[in-house]
Amino acid sequence: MGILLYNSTGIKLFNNRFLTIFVLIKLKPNPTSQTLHMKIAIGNDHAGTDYKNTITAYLESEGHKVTNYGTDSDESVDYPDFVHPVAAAVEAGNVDYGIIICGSGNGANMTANKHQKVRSALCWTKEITALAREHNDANVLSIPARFTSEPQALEMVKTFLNTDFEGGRHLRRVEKIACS
Ligand SMILES: O=C(CO)[C@H](O)[C@H](O)COP(=O)(O)O
Repeated sequence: MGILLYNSTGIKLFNNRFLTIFVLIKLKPNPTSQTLHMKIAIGNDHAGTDYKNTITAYLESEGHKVTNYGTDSDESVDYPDFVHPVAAAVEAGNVDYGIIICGSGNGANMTANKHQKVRSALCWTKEITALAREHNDANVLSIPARFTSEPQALEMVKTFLNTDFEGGRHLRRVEKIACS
């Protein structure tokens, strides 16, 4: 079966089955570009405000939807107030992933991991970040703003969002993490 193409004056241009195949391929939705647009919750204390802004600008430029639960100021705040909402959004399934930022990454990480369905990973290199996804199926990335550079933090975010869980033996272990 072929396809007829006409220009604006109605002159027949093509009647070609190869063109049909080409047009159908072009019209087929690209599943990769659809799944790449993720919903991400982000939260930070005063130590992470600049990093949050940089990371959010990057994520939005990539087409992701970012919900900001962090402070937007450098004035001293308490990180649990800004991390629990991120973890709750992940736990409720309202977002695909969470990103949390404080000075060392530890307080934010401890807070997020109080939520049953959250597996938050404190990461400081892209290799550890990749393992957090591949082996631990982490759904929250905790970034230590005072111990990583902004380029390193961005590299970790990219790695986190683009690395898949390997499953297999790691799934069995991840399923044993929950204690209730
Ligand atoms: O890393 C953090 C928690 O794990 C905090 O960002 C850090 O404790 C804040 O410290 P300060 O009040 O001295 O700015």
